Amino acid sequence: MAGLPRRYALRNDDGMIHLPGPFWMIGCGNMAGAMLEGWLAAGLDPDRVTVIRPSGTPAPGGVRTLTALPADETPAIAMLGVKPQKLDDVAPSLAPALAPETILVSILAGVETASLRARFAAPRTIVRAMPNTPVALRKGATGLFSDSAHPAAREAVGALMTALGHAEWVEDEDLLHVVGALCGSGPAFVFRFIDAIAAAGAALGLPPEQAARLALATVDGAGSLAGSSPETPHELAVRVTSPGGMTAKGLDILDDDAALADLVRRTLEAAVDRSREMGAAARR
Ligand SMILES: NC(=O)C1=CN([C@@H]2O[C@H](COP(=O)(O)OP(=O)(O)OC[C@H]3O[C@@H](n4cnc5c(N)ncnc54)[C@H](O)[C@@H]3O)[C@@H](O)[C@H]2O)C=CC1
Ligand SMILES: O=C(O)[C@@H]1CCC=N1
Repeated sequence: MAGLPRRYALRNDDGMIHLPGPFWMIGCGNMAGAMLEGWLAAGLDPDRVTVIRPSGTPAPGGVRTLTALPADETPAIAMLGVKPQKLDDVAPSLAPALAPETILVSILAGVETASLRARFAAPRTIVRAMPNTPVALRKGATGLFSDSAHPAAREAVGALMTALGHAEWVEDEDLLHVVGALCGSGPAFVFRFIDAIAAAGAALGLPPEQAARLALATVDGAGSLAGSSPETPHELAVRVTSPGGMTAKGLDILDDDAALADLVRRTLEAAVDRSREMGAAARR
């Protein structure tokens, strides 16, 4: 991180994440809450963080939690973690509290940089992040986009997100709709698959609770193997599939007429369509 402006410097060489200044989290529900959990586990200094949420329910780790924006400081980083539909509830009071050097990070699905810039005039750097809930375990997958980030700001936000797992930038903002469907919504699709193989196991005779345990352990193990192996998922599937054995017969069903591939493509398409709709709603 040598050479970064002090304002953005984010060192973690001592195992701690040092924020460049106050970090405001506006909204801290399922997604932002998972991010906070991951950051605290990664060694984020809780004293630098303020959670602002209407309920005032205390955030974990002793993080200061307020029901209104702090009046006595300017954030170095402000993260929008509310629902896209709530953007106009928070923008009027938040916009005047941000400085040109504040990095505004938005995790709002679908809501474009132009829509954010129309509401938040001051920040030079706006970064859109599309994370997923496994960030709580620092095993997230996050897509990032910015049309404006100074390289140092880009590096600082990248480091913050990398502390939560895998993070990478996309160069075309439109692709964040796809990243939202694949990474953001993706865990829900995988959780459905876990339920589906558990239900199938139960339908074929296993006690339901045992089927659920075995399904969970299978997906956990397969995901870890795929994540740590140099081989592709396709190659790993070949290793499972004995010629003339039982797996091949099962794959014949999944692969018939590209049944699974088609189902998953239509699933992501539907999510992308909704992301575009939410983006369009925020443009108005
Ligand atoms: N849940 C997920 O897996 C993912 C969610 N996202 C995005 O994250 C954002 C939040 O989604 P969730 O966490 O699922 O929703 P959520 O409903 O769990 O959290 C939203 C939070 O915003 C708070 N809030 C509402 N009005 C507020 C206000 N005026 N000021 C401050 N806080 C306010 C609510 O109290 C709530 O805790 C959305 O924009 C969504 O598109 C992005 C990727 C994945
Ligand atoms: O369902 C949603 O709209 C949010 C964004 C991606 C995951 N959850």
